[in-house]
Amino acid sequence: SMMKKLLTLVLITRPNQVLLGMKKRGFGQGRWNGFGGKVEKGETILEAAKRELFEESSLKSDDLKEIGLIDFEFVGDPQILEVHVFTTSKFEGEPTESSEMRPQWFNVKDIPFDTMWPDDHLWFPLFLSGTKFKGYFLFEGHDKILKQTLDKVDSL
Ligand SMILES: NNC(=O)c1cnc2ccc(F)cc2c1N
Repeated sequence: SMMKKLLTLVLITRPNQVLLGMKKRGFGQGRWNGFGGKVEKGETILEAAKRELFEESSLKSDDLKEIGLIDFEFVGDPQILEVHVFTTSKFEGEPTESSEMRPQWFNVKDIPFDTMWPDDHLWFPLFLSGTKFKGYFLFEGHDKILKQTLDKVDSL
């Protein structure tokens, strides 16, 4: 029986660059990630994205735009992760290391895909080209994608 868990993922940009965070512990440790996490009871998905962005990077934005929706399934786990992907180039603050994340700016031509989740190199080009997308990735463990779909969409 499929259970869905709502998560957020925020990608901050500035001209020719994307801000990523090196996850220092827990889920996804050792990989460059966007900023985000769980949606708590009583908050909207957008509020959760803003909150996690601030908690993990110290950045604030009132301009987050949803650009993608990705379902992640893991073999043997009934919990599907429904990840709402947001981006903005309008933010305040300085990226600051937290207990969870070490932020770093990357040139869009040098995204460290080798130390990121294996699906990122598939949908980052869509995110960077400004197209909205819907994706589904079936993982076996955290490194192998068994099945995937990825479509550009007009609306999420
Ligand atoms: N920047 N990409 C992410 O943060 C990311 C990408 N793919 C994932 C696949 C499964 C999962 F559980 C989490 C992620 C994830 N955080």
